[in-house]
Order: sequence, then structure tokens, then C-alpha cells
Amino acid sequence: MSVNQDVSFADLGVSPWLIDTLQALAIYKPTDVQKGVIPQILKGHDCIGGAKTGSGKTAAFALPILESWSRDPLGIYAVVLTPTRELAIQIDEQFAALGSNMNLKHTLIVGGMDMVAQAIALSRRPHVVVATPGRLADLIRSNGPETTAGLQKVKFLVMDEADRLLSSTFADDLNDCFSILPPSENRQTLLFTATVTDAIRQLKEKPTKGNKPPLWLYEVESDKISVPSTLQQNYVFVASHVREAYLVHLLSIPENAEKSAIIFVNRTHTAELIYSMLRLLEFRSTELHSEMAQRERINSLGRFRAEAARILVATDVASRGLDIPSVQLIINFDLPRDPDDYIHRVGRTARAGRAGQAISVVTEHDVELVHAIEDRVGSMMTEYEHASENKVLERMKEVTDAKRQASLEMVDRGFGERRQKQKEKRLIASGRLGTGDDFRNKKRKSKGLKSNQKMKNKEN
Ligand SMILES: Nc1ncnc2c1ncn2[C@@H]1O[C@H](COP(=O)(O)OP(=O)(O)OP(=O)(O)O)[C@@H](O)[C@H]1O
Repeated sequence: MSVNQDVSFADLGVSPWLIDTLQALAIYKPTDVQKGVIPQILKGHDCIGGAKTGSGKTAAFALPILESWSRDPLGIYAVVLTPTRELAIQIDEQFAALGSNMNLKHTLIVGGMDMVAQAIALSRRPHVVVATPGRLADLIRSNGPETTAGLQKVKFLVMDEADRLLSSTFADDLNDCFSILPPSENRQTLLFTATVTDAIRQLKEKPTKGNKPPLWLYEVESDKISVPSTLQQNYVFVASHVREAYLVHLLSIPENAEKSAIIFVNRTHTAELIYSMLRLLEFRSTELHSEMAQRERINSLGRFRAEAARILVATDVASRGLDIPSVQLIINFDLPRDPDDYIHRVGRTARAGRAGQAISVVTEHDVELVHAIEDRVGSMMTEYEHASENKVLERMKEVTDAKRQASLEMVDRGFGERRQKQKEKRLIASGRLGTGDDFRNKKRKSKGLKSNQKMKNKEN
């Protein structure tokens, strides 16, 4: 079946009960990736689905899983792995919505939430488990078969954002997860991402075991551009010492002043600093990064989704998968080091056919990186023409003062100390460091020197 034909969900093999649910969610026609993979998954193929951001990859795996499950409603039927807690929450919510008519039992297993409650939920054999690899591996390592036996009968394993999951970061946890799941010949494995790597493509060459049908690879071949056609990509070229003033200007320009925007940065410290600075300048903003407690992360993303905050300042913990239809503008305050991360970041807007805009703040240090990104994306960024140097300079002192104030407040509230303490514990545990006190005293001395210097600057 050509994916360009005008086919319905029924033509793909989706049952009326599920089509009714889709219509209640205002989803009427399958997207290209859904046309390309749903029939093959229903025929039993393992599948790799590569399609642009915002093209409906979640439903592309959720629908055939629910369709198969409704014919044989055993539990635990499917395990869905994804790299971040926020993505797991979002996917779990999509399964809840799609399975609402069939009393689907689903459970979320992620870090930062009650592990005992998650173990109890797992022992009750829900139909669908959505998890981050780290927490699921923890549960497998610290519980017996009374909790985890259901994982041995799983029919589907999904790896969402597969290229990220297959990076070395997750290797140990994935091995622990795979140790209890059925062998690959006894389950269907579905890999999805907007950035298919050669390593993933090579999986197609692996011989299938048992009498499994061959792996089905679906990739958008039609055009070489890796971002949605409805995305406008711009850049502003600025000197690195005026980036913050430019950022404030971009957020204040009349055409952007009401837009829901995500500002991406590369480090948690930068996220906290920019967020605090914007709050001092009275922008309705919130933040998302890995130094925040889980409850804070959920509340913060909830405020942004509900548009109580217009601006979200985030690290790459928010770059993949998050589906927030209201996002109109992405600003790369820092350019990502990996061009694939650029594709995922800008893919937080221009979703499901909607328009969107990305503006990257480029400094004298970033020129090579811009070229690498444009090569990877297959299209050029164009200069953003609505920025005004004079307007930037008008607010330079106000922005500089707010940045300095934000920085001092971060020192006062000990931002980053939690991570420092965790790092210290790891170093002590590895024997590469003396006691915690030695380390802390050294640290305090150096910090003391720094904050005295800052106070002197402030007094001037
Ligand atoms: N057939 C469809 N018709 C209209 N909207 C759809 C359809 N399928 C999914 N959507 C909607 O499109 C949006 C994007 O879907 P989804 O988050 O699954 O995209 P994705 O391809 O996984 O993106 P990313 O690569 O960023 O993770 C969601 O709001 C989803 O509800």
C-alpha cells in the first residue's frame, strides 16, 4: 500500500471501537508514518519507524498494540521505554486516552516517584507499562518474580526515541530490562525516532530468529529535509557577551511578545540563571532541567502546558517528544553540540501540520556548528530580520543587572550543591577522594573567594 493513498484507519486494520476513540480525540485520518507501519505491525513484523517530529509516531505504535491487545487482552502486554520522565508521563497519558473505552490497565514506572507503589502496580500485571529504563531496571534488580514475573510474557517492546535509548547512557539499564523480557524471537520490537542512525538501520540486516517475519523499516525518503516543512528556521548573529540582552529583546518584540516559547540551553546552571533573570524582568516563565525535584518538574511543565507560564527555559531533558500544541517559538540560546538534538529541539513546534518558528542565537564561537546543523537538517537558517540593535542596547543595563542579581541569588540558595554532593559521594565511593569534609572545605574556600569578589562588583 502506498502511504500516499487516501486510506482510513479502518483500511489499516484498526477496529471500530478504537476509531470511535480516535474521533473523540479529533483524530480522523492516519498520518504517513501511521499508514506506513500500522498494517505491518499488525502482521507481526518488528518495526523501525523513522519520521519527522510531530508526525504521530506515538499513535503509530500505540494503535497496533491496543488493536492486538483487544483481541488477546493479557497482561503485561506491552512495555514502552522512553528516555525521560516527562515523555513517559505523556505516552502513558496517550495510552490512557486511547484505551479509555476498553478499561486498559496501564502503569507508569519512572524515577522521582514512589518506587514501592510502582512495584505493587507492576506485580498486578497491568496491560501496558510505560517506563524510563533506569527505574524499570531498579525494580527488576530489587524485586523478585512476585513483582516482575509478568514482564516475562510481554508481547511488545517499544523503544521510543530509540537512537537516544541505544546510546551508551542507557546500556546497563537496558541490559537489565532485556534480561527479564522474552527473547526477541518471542516478542515484537518497535523502534521509533525522528533521527534514525546508521546503527539502527543496520538492525534490518540482522537475520530474524524463529519464524518471525522480517523487520519492517519505514523512513521518510520523500525529502532530505529532516524538519517539518511548516517550520521557519532563523538565526541572529550576536557577540557572546550580549546574548542575554538579545534574548530579552527577542522575547519582547511585538510579534513574539504573546508567543508560547521554549528557550533551550545546554546546562542546568544556565537554565536556572536565565529562568531567574527572566523572572526578575517580569516574564511569565518557568523551567525544566534535571537538577529539579520530580514534583517541581511535573508542576513546572504543567504550568507551561496550561499556559500559566508563557516561557519555558529548558535543557535537552525537554528536547525530545514533548507534545505541547501551543508552542509557537523555539529559541536556541545555546546551540546544541549534536545536530540531531537541534532537530528534536525545533520539533517541539510546527507539530501535526501547524506552523512554527525557531530562532538560534549564534555567536562568533558557533559558526562551524551552524554549518553542521544545516548539513544535517538539509536546509539553511535565514537571518532573523526583526531584531533591533538599538532596542537591545536600550535594555542592556537592566538585563545585566537582572543577570547579576539572579546569579547572586543562585549562590545564596546553594544552587548546584545537591549535584555537587552527589558527585562528591561518587568520588569518595570510588576512593578517588578523601572525606566529604576535606572536599567541602576546599569547595567553600574557593566559593567564598568568588562571592566576596561578586559582592565587591555589586557595590561598585
Ligand atoms: N492521525 C493523526 N491526525 C491528527 N493528529 C494526530 C494524528 N496522530 C497523532 N496526532 C497528534 O499529533 C501530535 C504529535 O504526535 P506525537 O507526539 O506522537 O508526534 P511524534 O512523531 O512522536 O513527535 P516527536 O518526534 O517529537 O516525538 C499529537 O498531538 C498527536 O495527538
